[in-house]
Amino acid sequence: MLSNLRICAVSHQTISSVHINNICCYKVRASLKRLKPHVPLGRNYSSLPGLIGNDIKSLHSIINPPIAKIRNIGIMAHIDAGKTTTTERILYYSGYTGSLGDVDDGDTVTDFMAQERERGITIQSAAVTFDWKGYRVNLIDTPGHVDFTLEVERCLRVLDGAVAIFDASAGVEAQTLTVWRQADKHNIPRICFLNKMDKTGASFKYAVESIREKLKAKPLLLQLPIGEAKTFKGVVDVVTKEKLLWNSNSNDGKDFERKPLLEMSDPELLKETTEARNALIEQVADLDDEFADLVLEEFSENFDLLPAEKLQTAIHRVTLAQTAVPVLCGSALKNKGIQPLLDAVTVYLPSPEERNYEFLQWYKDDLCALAFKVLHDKQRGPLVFMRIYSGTIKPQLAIHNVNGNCTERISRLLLPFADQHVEIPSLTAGNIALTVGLKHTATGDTIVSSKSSALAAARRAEREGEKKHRQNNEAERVLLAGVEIPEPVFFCTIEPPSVSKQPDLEHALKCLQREDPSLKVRLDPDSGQTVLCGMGELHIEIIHDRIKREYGLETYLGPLQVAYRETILNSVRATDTLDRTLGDKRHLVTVEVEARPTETSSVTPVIEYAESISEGLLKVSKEAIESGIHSACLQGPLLGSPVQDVAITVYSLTIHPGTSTTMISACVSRCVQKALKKADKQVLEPLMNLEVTVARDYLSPVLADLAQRRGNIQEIQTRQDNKVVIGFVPLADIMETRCSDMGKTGHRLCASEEH
Ligand SMILES: Nc1nc2c(ncn2[C@@H]2O[C@H](COP(=O)(O)OP(=O)(O)OP(=O)(O)O)[C@@H](O)[C@H]2O)c(=O)[nH]1
Repeated sequence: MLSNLRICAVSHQTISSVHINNICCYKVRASLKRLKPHVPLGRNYSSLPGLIGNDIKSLHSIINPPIAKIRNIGIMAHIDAGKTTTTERILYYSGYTGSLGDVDDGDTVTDFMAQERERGITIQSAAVTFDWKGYRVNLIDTPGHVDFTLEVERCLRVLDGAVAIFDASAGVEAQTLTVWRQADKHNIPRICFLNKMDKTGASFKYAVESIREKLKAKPLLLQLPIGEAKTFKGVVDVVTKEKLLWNSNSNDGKDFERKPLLEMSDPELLKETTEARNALIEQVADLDDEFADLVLEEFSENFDLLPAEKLQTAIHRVTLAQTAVPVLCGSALKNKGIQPLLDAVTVYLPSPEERNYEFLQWYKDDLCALAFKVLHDKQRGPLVFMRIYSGTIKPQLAIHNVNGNCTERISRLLLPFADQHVEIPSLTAGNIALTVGLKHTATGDTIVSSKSSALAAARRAEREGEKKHRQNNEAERVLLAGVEIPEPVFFCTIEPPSVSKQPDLEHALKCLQREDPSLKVRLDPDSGQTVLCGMGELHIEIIHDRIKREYGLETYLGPLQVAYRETILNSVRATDTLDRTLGDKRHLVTVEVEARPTETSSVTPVIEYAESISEGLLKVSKEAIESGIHSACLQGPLLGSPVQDVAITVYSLTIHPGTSTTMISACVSRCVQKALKKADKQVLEPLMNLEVTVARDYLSPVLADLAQRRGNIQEIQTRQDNKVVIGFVPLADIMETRCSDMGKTGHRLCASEEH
């Protein structure tokens, strides 16, 4: 029925009632049976000379290219737009792979996890380093699936530029919007690549329009397609007025011809390109004063005389300022348009020194790096991916972790080449490094050379009036912004095969959590069971599968449940007294609290104290009170779900001398629970943003189905012959759909389905 279903989490929303019994429980293990047999997850290490064979030029150029020649870029898109296929072509043309990998055959370089190869999707982002025409490119292929949004976010944090890939037949899709907003948040200059120009239904015009309308971006058309869908042959370079045609007899697309457009041979195409170039010049002149002056002074009579390099320099500035986005097109699968895309990456996207990172001035030339990804390797222990912002990293270097406030030693330094790693002697600012030996560093940690260097940077930051970094702790001022971790929307219990394996399960979960902060693990206080909380069914399924493959543990998952939350609607006060004698000691506490709803959303309770008690309160008593409040809010009175958007004010507190802090916590917790019980309460449920692409004839049944699922339709768009329904649906009401999606397509949440 549905031709295409796209879902992503947006928020918890208020509902009047919840029928908890109606939750559709999905047995994760059922779909695991479809997996292929175990494929070992091998990771190779090589010292420099043997690894990439003849393609290695010299040790020096591999290790430390000039910073102006470095490009740290990411590839981002909606699921299935062709990120991995494009990355494979990029690696092949840059000479770092000898054959073309194919997602459909499961032999790609960047999707190196067994699950990725089996399922044909990207789960972990992979960092790959290669050279293109004298430039060093560090490229990160990120997942498009909504369950792995955090993986995208933490990679964006360390990029200087990004290539946004679109399916030219679909234009901007649901997850494209999400990743585009994430890139906006991190101020990342972008270029757009309209992929799948060979696909039936591909439309350059439609895709460009959707960038303009849905992303509210100004597209700069640097190329025009020659043909579309079946007739797609190549592209026209609007800047240089050349046509680029790929030889249809060439299997790998390496050979293509670049020829100037001539009046004699291509009068129509030349006319169209001249018009597009003139429009581009006017558009860039509107956005860039320096270029506008140049055009007005020297080329206003005839735009044809404007040299391509001048236009490129201006487009580079506009891209950097993010006032517009260059748009290119091609077909990764048919090997067309990838080399010009690589050229555009080097010409239009910024080098690390062109990005304005304000914290760099505090470090001067001292080491400052951000750990953005942790992987666990059985032999080597944790491998930490780091973006170096300033200074140099070397093996055997002792580094200071600002977040963990600890000092550790890097034992080896590697240059990441997907599942291969090149051992190197040093790496300088602007690069992405892979370090071995760091046992305590986790995703999002700031790394500096020493504690004194962090303090010196903090002092500089303070002197330079960085008010927003003035916090209680000196070291906190120099933390690079970490990654926001979204709240999980699903949970289920996990059990080891036997009680004796519980420590092994705990170890596995600890390692996986260090790699993936969006995975949360907690202990159910009533049953004592371990509970996994994740971003979606696929997320939990992959974790379960990884525990089995990588840690050799066959675990059992309980039914998957939606993570509801609770809140209160009015203010209430409660008092409680705890009076207990243990041995010869009397513990006596009396407390009065008020619970009220907060105006702004807050996952943890906001804690306040009445003036009368805040002054004389000891630090230990304060900690005990806060621990009591937090534990009370973990289990709400309605469903036992965590309570959010609530503020607790402590109005009075009397503590008998000799009362233990545990008793204080217990009394406060009981009192807060009493207040929450007295208040008017409401359950909050996760809402999913939904986009359904459906053939016109099936629109009515789809709308009826969505209405039955308490869906809220916001918009119905027309996309060529299809209708696109955009809206919200409670997660609980689409679990069945998500499961059946997975059943029909093998593994894809957002997969296309036939009617
Ligand atoms: N027709 C056509 N199909 C393509 C093209 N590029 C990729 N595909 C196909 O689209 C599907 C998805 O390609 P991927 O490269 O895995 O897409 P992705 O964006 O990396 O997907 P995720 O990693 O799962 O988000 C595969 O079946 C590819 O063969 C293209 O240029 N044209």
